[in-house]
Amino acid sequence: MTSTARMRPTRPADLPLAALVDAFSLVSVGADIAGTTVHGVTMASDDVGTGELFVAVAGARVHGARFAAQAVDAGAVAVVTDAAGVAELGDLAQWVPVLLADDPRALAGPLAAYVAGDPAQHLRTVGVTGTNGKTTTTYFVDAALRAVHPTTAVLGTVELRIGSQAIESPRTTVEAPVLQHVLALAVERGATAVAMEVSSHALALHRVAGTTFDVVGFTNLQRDHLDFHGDMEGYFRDKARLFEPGQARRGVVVVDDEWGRRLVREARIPVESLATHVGDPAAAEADWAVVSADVGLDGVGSTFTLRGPDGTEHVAASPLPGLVNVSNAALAIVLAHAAGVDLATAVDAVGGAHAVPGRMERVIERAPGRPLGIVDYAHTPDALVLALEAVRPITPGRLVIVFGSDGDRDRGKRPIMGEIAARLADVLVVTDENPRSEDPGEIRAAILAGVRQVRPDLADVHEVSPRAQALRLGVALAGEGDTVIVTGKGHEPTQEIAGVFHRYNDRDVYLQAVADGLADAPPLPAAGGAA
Ligand SMILES: CC(=O)N[C@H]1[C@@H](OP(=O)(O)OP(=O)(O)OC[C@H]2O[C@@H](n3ccc(=O)[nH]c3=O)[C@H](O)[C@@H]2O)O[C@H](CO)[C@@H](O)[C@@H]1O[C@H](C)C(=O)N[C@@H](C)C(=O)N[C@H](CCC(=O)O)C(=O)O
Ligand SMILES: Nc1ncnc2c1ncn2[C@@H]1O[C@H](COP(=O)(O)OP(=O)(O)OP(=O)(O)O)[C@@H](O)[C@H]1O
Repeated sequence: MTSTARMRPTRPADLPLAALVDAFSLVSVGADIAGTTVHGVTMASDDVGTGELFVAVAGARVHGARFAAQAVDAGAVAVVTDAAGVAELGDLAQWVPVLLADDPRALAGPLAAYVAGDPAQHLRTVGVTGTNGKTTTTYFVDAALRAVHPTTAVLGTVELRIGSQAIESPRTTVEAPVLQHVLALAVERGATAVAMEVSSHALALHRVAGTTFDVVGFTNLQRDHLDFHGDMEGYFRDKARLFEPGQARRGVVVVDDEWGRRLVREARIPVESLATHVGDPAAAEADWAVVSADVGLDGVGSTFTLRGPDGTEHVAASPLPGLVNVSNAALAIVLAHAAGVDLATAVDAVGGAHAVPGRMERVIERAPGRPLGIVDYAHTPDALVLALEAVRPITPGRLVIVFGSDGDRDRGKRPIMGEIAARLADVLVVTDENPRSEDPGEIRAAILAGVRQVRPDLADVHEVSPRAQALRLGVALAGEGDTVIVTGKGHEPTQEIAGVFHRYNDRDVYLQAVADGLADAPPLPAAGGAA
């Protein structure tokens, strides 16, 4: 993974540690703080910049204080930690300033923001949360912000991008100090607006503490991550933290599900509601509503009509296929408008947005003799249904899917994904996703068990490993009018097999297949034994 070190401001702060102690009412329990100045904040001993404050938090695995000496060796000048952390530090406290805090994790963001000069104050900030659609909506919002802001930043699962420069993102929402460094660098590079994904983990773990968003959006809430949040109630409560005073100034909430409707009732900041399912009773009550949609009629995305709070109707478009992207596009338009973009400008910019990496991304355009080739990130049964339903209307011929399922993750979904693919696609190439520590053949066998429920004879079903060969077969099997969709890995730049991250990207494989000539297929393997 590319280091986030490159995302530090080039002109770091220079703040007396004593000023931080005063501002945050910290208690000094280590060496004398006089004369110590702070240039930044970090929570990770392997990501320390010179003169930074190391915030040592109790983690799920280990207490960060265990790595304080390592952080100091790497350039940290002081440590902020809790009582358990102080106990862990031992002799280190004799020669390094140590500041005691009740909840260092909750403090890391505000501390980092303070040291970085509160960069969010200089940016128009939009945050997007929800189970699905965060990445897509964030890119759509960025397209609208770019129409009026010459330089923008977009932060999320795919990348950390400022203007035209990007690095891979280590996670959907980076740790609090990293976020503040990135925002400070964005300001330094002239950015005036940022759109970012805010995961539920980030909200639970205070990664966006210290940032007050101008506008926040909620897409939907579906079953996910219950291992972390406990139950749907806990998951909802963590998502709802984004809609608290101090965390955001105003919000836009999609009210297609009951969780969204509840959020509108319970949010303690001003929110606008948006209904995106045509004909849903929620539309009558909602501030904004999608009142008609022509999905896939233009062979690419959809056109739809968005009714505003004053009753005015606006003809808008989603550049990506499927009803879910009508929802994402509508939310992005309303968010961008709430963030100060003129409505007509937001509508135009979202309709003309470029591809979102790995989200219904069209890598091979349909042409004479050539199929349409799409990469999508769908890796849950629900998302797979939506993805296949979205491409069917833009597929005059056969629908070819290349897919697998992750190792070391929910095993129960494997046969379900197989059954869905067999029901909704015409030709199946079952392959590997990220097998991790599991036997890839066993994962494919579990998927094929689901396929057999629908197609006992395994007609038009192939089992191929490795993944690159599977995708090349999928492309070779498809002709004019057909669509190939490869799902599960989206933008991911690596494939994790037995603890090793191999460079791998679905888009690159498509492009290589085109460069080599589309019909250059590997030999046809029989399902039930990988090639
Ligand atoms: C639940 C969760 O998010 N955990 C993350 C968290 O773990 P933790 O705070 O419990 O940390 P820990 O590993 O016990 O270590 C404690 C402290 O010691 C520090 N440390 C640890 C080791 C060391 O050598 N040096 C060091 O300084 C760590 O930086 C940390 O501050 O901090 C760790 C260090 O940054 C992360 O590796 C770890 O991410 C885990 C692996 C993870 O996968 N998180 C996922 C679930 C996540 O956050 N996903 C959401 C998106 C979900 C979605 O919507 O799909 C995301 O925003 O990406
Ligand atoms: N509004 C939506 N409702 C339901 N499903 C959606 C929606 N938008 C996208 N999806 C599906 O979810 C998948 C992931 O979309 P996207 O990356 O935009 O969401 P995300 O919230 O960022 O998810 P992740 O955190 O897993 O990256 C897409 O491939 C698509 O199939």
